[in-house]
Amino acid sequence: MAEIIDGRAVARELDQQTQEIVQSLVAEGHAPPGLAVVLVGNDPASEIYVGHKTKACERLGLASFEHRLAETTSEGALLALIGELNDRDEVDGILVQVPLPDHIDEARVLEAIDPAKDVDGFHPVNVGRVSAGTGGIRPCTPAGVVMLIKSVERDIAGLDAVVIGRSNIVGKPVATLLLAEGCTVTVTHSKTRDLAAKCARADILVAAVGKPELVRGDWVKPGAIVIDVGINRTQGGEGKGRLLGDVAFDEVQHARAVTPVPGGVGPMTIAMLLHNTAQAARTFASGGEGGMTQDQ
Ligand SMILES: NC(=O)C1=CN([C@@H]2O[C@H](COP(=O)(O)OP(=O)(O)OC[C@H]3O[C@@H](n4cnc5c(N)ncnc54)[C@H](OP(=O)(O)O)[C@@H]3O)[C@@H](O)[C@H]2O)C=CC1
Ligand SMILES: Nc1nc(=O)c2c([nH]1)NC[C@@H]1CN(c3ccc(C(=O)N[C@@H](CCC(=O)O)C(=O)O)cc3)C=[N+]21
Repeated sequence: MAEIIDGRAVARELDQQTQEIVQSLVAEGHAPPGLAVVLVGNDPASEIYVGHKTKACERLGLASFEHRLAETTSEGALLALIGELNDRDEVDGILVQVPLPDHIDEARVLEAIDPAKDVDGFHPVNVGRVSAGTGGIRPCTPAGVVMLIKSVERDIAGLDAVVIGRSNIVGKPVATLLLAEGCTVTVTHSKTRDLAAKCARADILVAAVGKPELVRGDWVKPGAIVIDVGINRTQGGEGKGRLLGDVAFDEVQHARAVTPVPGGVGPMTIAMLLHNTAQAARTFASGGEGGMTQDQ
């Protein structure tokens, strides 16, 4: 039987480190770290993430600021809000929920965020620094994926990793971080030929696609570590819906370890977001330009 990687438990360990940073800042007389979340429109999935983030901030002693804007908000108004948040000292981290409505240029919005407050790690300055290995704020989901893998196997240098998905928010940065760990990385996507065969060679398989149970049992090498990033809401019997990952969980019991959905990568994303925010606050408090270094 595959080990089920408990994302909630690993997230709690990270929360403890975050709480220590928060407590030491407050003990030194600083304001608690502040996270501003901007949500444009009312995408129900995004509402859930925002709810989780707000609760986690309360639990760990961070201040949270929510900005819910109408679907029809103009790009100019959103850029003006970001400008204000960049200038506000009590805001250490800014997260603009994506996807944004079609009339707003996402790249322009993400580039408007002060890189020192970009706790999502989506700003080109952070993408570039993380890629170059010169610091930078690491994106939450990819950093969470790597932490989960390392909770099973501390040293992953030399292992063959296959990533399914090449988005800017998950697939590509997961590949970057695994390369930095010394893995030999293959990035696959919708144009990839013989996907199943490529996956079957992986020691580490990360699925970030958004297709329920795309990855079948025979795509997974016995003894592999499987990380399922996918969050797919299906219509359940009572209309409530059920969450399915990108991996057919029941078919991969010959893996060494696998993450469940829910309870795998999702909780890590939230824990990393708060950790990045606390780190950014610590860097601001010590007179730096913001969370440009990572200690893990
Ligand atoms: N747990 C968490 O914290 C998070 C979970 N998610 C979830 O992860 C999933 C991926 O998110 P995201 O990266 O934003 O999604 P995107 O839709 O931006 O990217 C999906 C990627 O999958 C590829 N793809 C699509 N169909 C196939 C296929 N049949 N075979 C191989 N590759 C395919 C696409 O290829 P191409 O580029 O060629 O189109 C693309 O690169 C979603 O389910 C999302 O909800 C996302 C963020 C955080
Ligand atoms: N700027 C930006 N940054 C993001 O990081 C970002 C985003 N936009 N847009 C949407 C995606 C998706 N995402 C998730 C975060 C947590 C869970 C999560 O906590 N999931 C729980 C379950 C949630 C539930 O029960 O509904 C779990 O998997 O256990 C899921 C998905 C962050 N994203």
